Amino acid sequence: MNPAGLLYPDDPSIKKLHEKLTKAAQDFNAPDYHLQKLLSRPGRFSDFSLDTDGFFMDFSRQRVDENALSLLRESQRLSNALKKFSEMTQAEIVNPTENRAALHTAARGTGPSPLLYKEMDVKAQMQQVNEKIEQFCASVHEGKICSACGKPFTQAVVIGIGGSYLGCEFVYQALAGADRKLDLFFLPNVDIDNFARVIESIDKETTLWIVISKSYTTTETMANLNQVSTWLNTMGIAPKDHMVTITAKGSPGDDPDTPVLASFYMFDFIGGRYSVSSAVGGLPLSLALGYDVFKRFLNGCSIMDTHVLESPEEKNIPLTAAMISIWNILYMGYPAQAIIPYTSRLARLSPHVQQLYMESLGKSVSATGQPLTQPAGTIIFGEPGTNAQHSFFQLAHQGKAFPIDFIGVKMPGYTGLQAISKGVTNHQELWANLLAQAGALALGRSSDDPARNFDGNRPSTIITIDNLEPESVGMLLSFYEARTVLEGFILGVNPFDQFGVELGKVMAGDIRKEMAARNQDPSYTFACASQTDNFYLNLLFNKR
Ligand SMILES: O=P(O)(O)OC[C@H]1O[C@](O)(CO)[C@@H](O)[C@@H]1O
Repeated sequence: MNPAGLLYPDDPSIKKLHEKLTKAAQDFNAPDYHLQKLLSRPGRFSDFSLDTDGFFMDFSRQRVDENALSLLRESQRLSNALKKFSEMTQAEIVNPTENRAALHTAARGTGPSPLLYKEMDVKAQMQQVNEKIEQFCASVHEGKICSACGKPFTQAVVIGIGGSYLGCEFVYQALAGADRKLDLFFLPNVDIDNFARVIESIDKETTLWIVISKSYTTTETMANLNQVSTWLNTMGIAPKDHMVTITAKGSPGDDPDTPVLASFYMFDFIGGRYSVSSAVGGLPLSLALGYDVFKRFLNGCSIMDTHVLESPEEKNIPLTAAMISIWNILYMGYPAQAIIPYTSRLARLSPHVQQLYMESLGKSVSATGQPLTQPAGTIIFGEPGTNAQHSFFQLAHQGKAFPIDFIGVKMPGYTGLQAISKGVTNHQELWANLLAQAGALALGRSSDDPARNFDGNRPSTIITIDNLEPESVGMLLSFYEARTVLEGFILGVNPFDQFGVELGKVMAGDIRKEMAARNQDPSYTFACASQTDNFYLNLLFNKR
C-alpha cells in the first residue's frame, strides 16, 4: 500500500501540491475572500452543498473556493484515498502496523460477498454472530431467558471503555425513545463513583451485565467486572446468571470454564472505535431497542458506505468533509473543530467522534513509520446547541476561531404536545438558533464599539438529517467514520492503530505495583516511585 500523503510527501507531486495549497490559503487573507463576499457570489449555496438519501451537507460557509477544492481533490488522487477506502472494504491490509484489515464496513453488509480474509468468510461469520444476538434478545424480551429470581430482565449495564462503549452510548441516546424494551446504563470508568451511580439507578434483581472488551485485559473493565461480581456475590446473585460477554475469539474472556449466560464474538479486524456496528453495538442496542432497530441502523450505515464507494469526488460527502477538515487544520491553521448537534439526543456524538477522530489521526509518523512533516490530527469537542451557545460560543464569535459542524434534525424525536413561545415551537426555536449562529459567525456585524464588534469570517458546515430514526443515525455515524478514514489516507497516516495510548497504561502499571505493595505492607514507603509520584501516593494513602 502506498502510504504517501500530505504529511508524508514521499513523492515530488505531493510536495508540489502542498506548496500550491499553502499558497491558495494565503489568498484567503485578502478582503475579497471574507465569507461575506464568498456568500454573495451567485450559486455559492448550490455549488457548495451536497446531499444523498436525506443527508445534506452545506459547506458554503467554509472558507474554501473552487481552486482550494480542486487542489484538495488532487491530494485525494495522489494519495489514492478513495481507492484505499474501496480496498479497505475488500479486506486489503489497510492497518500495516498491526498487519490487519479494517472491516467495520462489512459488519453492515458493505463490500463483496463472500468476503474472504485469512481464509475466513467474514460476512458469514458476522451473520452467525448477528443471528445469535437476534435469538438471545428475543429470548430475553419474551422472558425465556430471565434473571436468577425468575423475573424478566428490565435493565442492562455495559461494562466497557473507549471504543467498547462510546459508539454504543451515542447510538443508544440517539435512538432511545419511549418504546424501549430495556433501559441501558454504562459503566466505563474505574471510578468507584461511576459504579455507585449505576447501582443507584438499577434494580439488581432484574439487571443484565454486558461485559464488552476485545482484549479482555483492559484494566478498567476488568476492575469493574471484579467490582460488579463481588457486589453481586454479596447480594446472593451468581454473576454467571446475570452476565454476558462480548470479546475476541481466544481472549481471556473467551473461556468455557467461566460460564456466563451467553457470549458473542468481536473480530480483530474491527477496531474498538469503529465497532458499534458489530456485536459491540449489536447486542446492547438490540436488547434495549430491538434487533429490527439495530438492523435498520446498519442499513443506514451501509447507505453512507455505498455513497462513499460510488460517488464521484465532487459529490462525495465524507470525502469533501475530510478535505475541508485537512484544509482547516493544515492550511488555515485552525486549532480545533467543534461538533454542535441541535438536539440533545445527539449529545454523545461529539464524545464518540472525539475518540474516533483523535485516536485514529493523532499520529506523528506515517503509515510506514516515517516521521511526518508535522503532527497529525486536531482537537474535537462539542456540546448540543443551544447549550453550547451559553457556554463557549463567546470564544467562537470573538476569540480564537474554530470551524464548527452544526447538525440539524428536521423532525424531533418527541412528537407530542408542542407549546408555542414567541410564535414558534421549541424545535423551531432550536433551528432559529442554529441558522443564526452559522450566519453570525460567517457574516459578523461591525460596531463602533470595539467590544461589540464581530469580524465574522468564521467557518462552519451545516449538516441536516431527516429525523432520529435508525437509518438517519446510521448514516451520521458512518459519515464521521468515513470522513476520519479518508482524512487519514489523504494525510498518509494509519487511521486504525493507537499505540499512543500504551505508555500511560504501562506507567499506571508501575504505580499500581507501588500501591499494591503498600496495601500488603502498611510500612512500605513507595521506594520505587519517583519523587513526584511519592508525594501524591503519600497524599492518597495518608489522606492528608
Ligand atoms: O475492548 P478493549 O480491549 O477493552 O479496549 C478498550 C479501548 O481501549 C483502547 O485500546 C484505548 O485505550 C481503545 O482503542 C479500545 O476501544
